[in-house]
Order: sequence, then C-alpha cells, then structure tokens
Amino acid sequence: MFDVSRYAVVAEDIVDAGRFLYGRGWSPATSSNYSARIDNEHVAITVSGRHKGQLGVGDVMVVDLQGKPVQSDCRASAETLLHTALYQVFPDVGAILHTHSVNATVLSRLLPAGERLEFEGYELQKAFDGTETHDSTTTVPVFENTQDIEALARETREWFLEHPAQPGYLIRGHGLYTWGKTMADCLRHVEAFEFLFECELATMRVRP
Ligand SMILES: CSC[C@@H](O)[C@@H](O)C(=O)COP(=O)(O)O
Ligand SMILES: [Zn+2]
Repeated sequence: MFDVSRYAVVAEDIVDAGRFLYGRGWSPATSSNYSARIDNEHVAITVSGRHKGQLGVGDVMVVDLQGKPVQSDCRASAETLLHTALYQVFPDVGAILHTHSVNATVLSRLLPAGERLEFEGYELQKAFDGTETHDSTTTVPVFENTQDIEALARETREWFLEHPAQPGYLIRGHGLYTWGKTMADCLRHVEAFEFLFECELATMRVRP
C-alpha cells in the first residue's frame, strides 16, 4: 500500500502544476497529463480527460509502476504507460509533465522524420539538471505519434536507457514529455524547453 499523506502532498503539486501550465497556454482543451512518484511502486497521475486548469485532488489517482489503478474506479490518463516507462528507467525521477503547447507541436511537425532537435550554445540549457554550460548539446528525440501507447512506451524506454542524460522528448504533432527529481525541477524543464522551442522557431523565421 502507499502512504496517503505523501499522496496528498504530490496530488496538490499536480493540481498546482495544472493551473500554471494551463495558464501559460501549454495544456489546452483537456490535453496533457501529469504525474508524481509516491514511492518505488506507486505513482499519482491525472485521471483521463480532465480539464488541466481546473484540477482538484479528486482528479489525481494512484497507479502502480505497471500502470494498473490502485484503489480507484477512474480511468487513468490514456498515456499512463509513457509515465511508468520513465519511472522504471529513472529511479530518481519524482515528477513527469506532458504538455501540448503550440510551439512544441509546430516545431515537432517541421522536423524531418528521423531527425532530432539539438540545442547548442544557449545559456538556458543550464536550466536542465546536470547541464553546467551553454557549450553542450541537449538532444531531443522526436517520436512519431501513434495511438498505440504500449508500443510508444517501449520505444521511449529503449531510447532513454541508451541516452539517460537527455531531459525530454517530443511526439510529432502532439507535445512534450519532460521530467525531474522534483515537481519544481520538472516545471523548470518545461519552461526551459518552451523558451528554447520559441528561440528555434524565431531563428527559423529569420534564417529559413
Ligand atoms: C484532448 S486530446 C489529448 C489526448 O489525446 C492526450 O494526448 C492527452 O494529452 C490527454 O490524455 P489524458 O487521457 O487526459 O491524459
Ligand atoms: Zn498528449
């Protein structure tokens, strides 16, 4: 069983994250899903289909690391397996955020199939945990969108086992997944990605 008081703390973090991310326009129209680790076997995650700017703790349920609901009749996020795959790969990850911003969506559609997004020379790369200098490369893989979440979970799991230092990924025409040790770290990563996506798109406009 899981610690209910720990669940209450992380569920509040998720509710607050939703209000912030919806407010920035990064989680429109019930899109997005958020989660936070409770312990080594349990994760708090948003119930499927809920409005992310109006979440209450009743919109956050518990699943195990295989994505199976624990003590809940609700349907967990349709993308639960993308979260649990990452918790399995990274034992020190405490929170995962998936967003649907315009910039993440547009940029992911502009990149040719098989091409990764690479950020180099941006001071803001240092917002990512473990990045100490602008003189580094942050690689963001772009996975093809699919409704086969089990297959996508396997694909992302394999990629990040090989590239554990990279802080997030895009799904084409869909959105961003990023994570952090804490919810605060994870929110910082979302903001950093959004800043970098905006810079890339602005650069493409002046230097097509
Ligand atoms: C509103 S369309 C977006 C969904 O298809 C999905 O990609 C998403 O992010 C939210 O799914 P959910 O099941 O609510 O977690
Ligand atoms: Zn989504």
